[in-house]
Amino acid sequence: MPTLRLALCQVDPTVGDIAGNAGLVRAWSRRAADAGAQLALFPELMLTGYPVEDLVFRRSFVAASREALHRLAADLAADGLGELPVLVGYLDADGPPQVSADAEPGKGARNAAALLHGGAVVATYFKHHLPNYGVFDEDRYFVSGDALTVVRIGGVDVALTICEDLWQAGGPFAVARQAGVGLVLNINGSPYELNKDDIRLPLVRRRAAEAGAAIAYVNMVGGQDELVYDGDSMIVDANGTLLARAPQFVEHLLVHDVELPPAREPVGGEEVADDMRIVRAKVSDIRLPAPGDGVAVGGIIEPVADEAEVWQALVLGLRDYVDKNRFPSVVLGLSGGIDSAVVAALAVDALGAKRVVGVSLPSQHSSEHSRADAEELAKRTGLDFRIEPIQPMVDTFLANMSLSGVTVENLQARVRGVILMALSNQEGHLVLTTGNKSELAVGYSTLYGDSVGGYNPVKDVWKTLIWRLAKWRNADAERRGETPPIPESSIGKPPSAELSPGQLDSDSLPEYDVLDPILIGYVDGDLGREGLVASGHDPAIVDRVLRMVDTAEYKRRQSAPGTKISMKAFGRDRRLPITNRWREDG
Ligand SMILES: Nc1ncnc2c1ncn2[C@@H]1O[C@H](COP(=O)(O)OP(=O)(O)OC[C@H]2O[C@@H]([n+]3cccc(C(=O)O)c3)[C@H](O)[C@@H]2O)[C@@H](O)[C@H]1O
Ligand SMILES: Nc1ncnc2c1ncn2[C@@H]1O[C@H](COP(=O)(O)OP(=O)(O)OP(=O)(O)O)[C@@H](O)[C@H]1O
Ligand SMILES: NC(=O)CC[C@H](N)C(=O)O
Repeated sequence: MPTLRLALCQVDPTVGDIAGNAGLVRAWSRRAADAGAQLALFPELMLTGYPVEDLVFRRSFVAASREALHRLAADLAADGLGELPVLVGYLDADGPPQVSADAEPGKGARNAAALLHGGAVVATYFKHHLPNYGVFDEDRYFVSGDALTVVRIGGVDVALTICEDLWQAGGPFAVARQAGVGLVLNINGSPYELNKDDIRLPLVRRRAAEAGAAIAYVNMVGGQDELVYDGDSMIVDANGTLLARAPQFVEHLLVHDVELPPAREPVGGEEVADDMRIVRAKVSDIRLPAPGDGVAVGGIIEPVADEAEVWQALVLGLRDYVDKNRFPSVVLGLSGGIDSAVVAALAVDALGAKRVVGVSLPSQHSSEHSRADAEELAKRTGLDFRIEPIQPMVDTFLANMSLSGVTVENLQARVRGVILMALSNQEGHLVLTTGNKSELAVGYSTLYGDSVGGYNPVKDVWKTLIWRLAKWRNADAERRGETPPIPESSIGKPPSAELSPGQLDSDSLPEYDVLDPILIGYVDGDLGREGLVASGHDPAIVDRVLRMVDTAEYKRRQSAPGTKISMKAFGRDRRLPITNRWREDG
């Protein structure tokens, strides 16, 4: 049986940085070759980054991607890597964009993969199944490919596929069986969701059974706006046995030797299969480089606990947002409460304490413990701590305008927002906003006040999960003999906005352990009033909560982006009209 040494390059590309991404392919192909690899795989749309959204409609961008692909093939050969077959995702087009006046049927932009070898592009493949749900809009951008590309590599027939091709039965994997391939390569831009790693392995196993072939699944890693890619690249044999699996949330080179069946069919030519053509690329059998002196370093990484996984996702999402947008540092308000404490701890883990500024912004309603807890957090984490009292500025407003009630509450939050934005303008920090998913759901925040900011690391984190994360992070620090970053009293105290005397969140909202399950059912599960009541929730509370959620759409539409960790994050996953008279309770 032929054996191929595969190198799955789980890397972190940047959207729009075509030259930088091509540089990554060159650097990691070198590492793959040094490890003796005979085939290197890179993620979906590696050259452009993923997703590129409406950049697909820019002809200059498509042209740049295509040019970069050919230059990359030549550069790899010039680097002495011409012998190594390299599979790389790129943006292609065989016609004008579908949205343009001169669009042609069945032609247009393509989510593509190319095999580079000997200084040239030797085979290409166009993604067949286009995801068009959740955060994905690929029917808006791409035309579906109708041919499965098969390439002979080292005596083995290998099929090329892209991400969603794996998520649907039928199509490329069924056709791969008809083509009699020994290995299917699947390159991905598959964003993280809690529990998705539990779905992926069974899914890859099902497709291996469908194709009757081994699968090499490579995913990207890193943050892109609201998405974070977790990697989780893996190799499964034709029987569904997991051979190797990469760690999540870090760049990783997964190298593994895989025994594969020898090819049976003649090279070249086209056949018609059930719902796709089979195109056997017109390259004679790609001769393999001899395995180098490198050692195959594959292994199987065990999944980690949910809290650890989410923490890593949030850290990476934040770090990549800050770094890829070239911010030197971040600033946030420290209230002594749990949300700002968790965001501060995430920021310190993501960027290091020197790049995090925390500001205590006390008013006349701020309790002594809120100031002390903010200071204690700063001491434990080592972040740059400042104090900016807001009362003189609030008093100036009140001396010049006649304001009362909630307006005065909101005024305090807005003065804090103005101060944080002033520090951002003056010193260049990105402002982090701290509203959790429960608050966003019910609109419990002040517009242009505490919701001010450029990025929200906890936007998709329910309040009850915020507490669990805080406890996990502290316990993890203790396990490692380090100082837990979050003061115990920030975790234990009842949540309060401290905008009026003695105010508690529970004055305006149900307790979070009652609120969150209703929100999870309504937002994540799309349950209606009846479904929520049938699952045991108090009808009066359900009515109140649903009304709050429905009338807060305008706030969410203006909210900062933040890392998606759930199957339904606010934003692209959940699109609702702002002007909307539909109410679940009639
Ligand atoms: N459909 C719509 N489309 C566009 N804009 C709309 C709108 N409906 C109202 N508005 C605008 O929004 C304004 C009302 O929103 P906003 O000014 O934010 O104020 P509002 O939502 O009335 O009050 C904020 C609430 O959040 C609480 N809060 C504030 C800060 C922090 C926390 C915390 O614990 O985290 C809680 C605070 O105690 C208060 O209950 C209206 O005056 C109007 O200008
Ligand atoms: N006294 C304060 N000093 C600094 N920042 C504050 C202060 N009060 C509120 N903030 C900022 O506004 C955000 C909203 O705070 P608020 O206390 O109103 O609600 P919260 O949702 O309970 O948040 P937290 O748990 O962080 O207190 C805080 O996370 C913090 O960033
Ligand atoms: N880029 C894609 O095709 C991703 C879609 C796929 N369902 C995933 O989340 O992995």
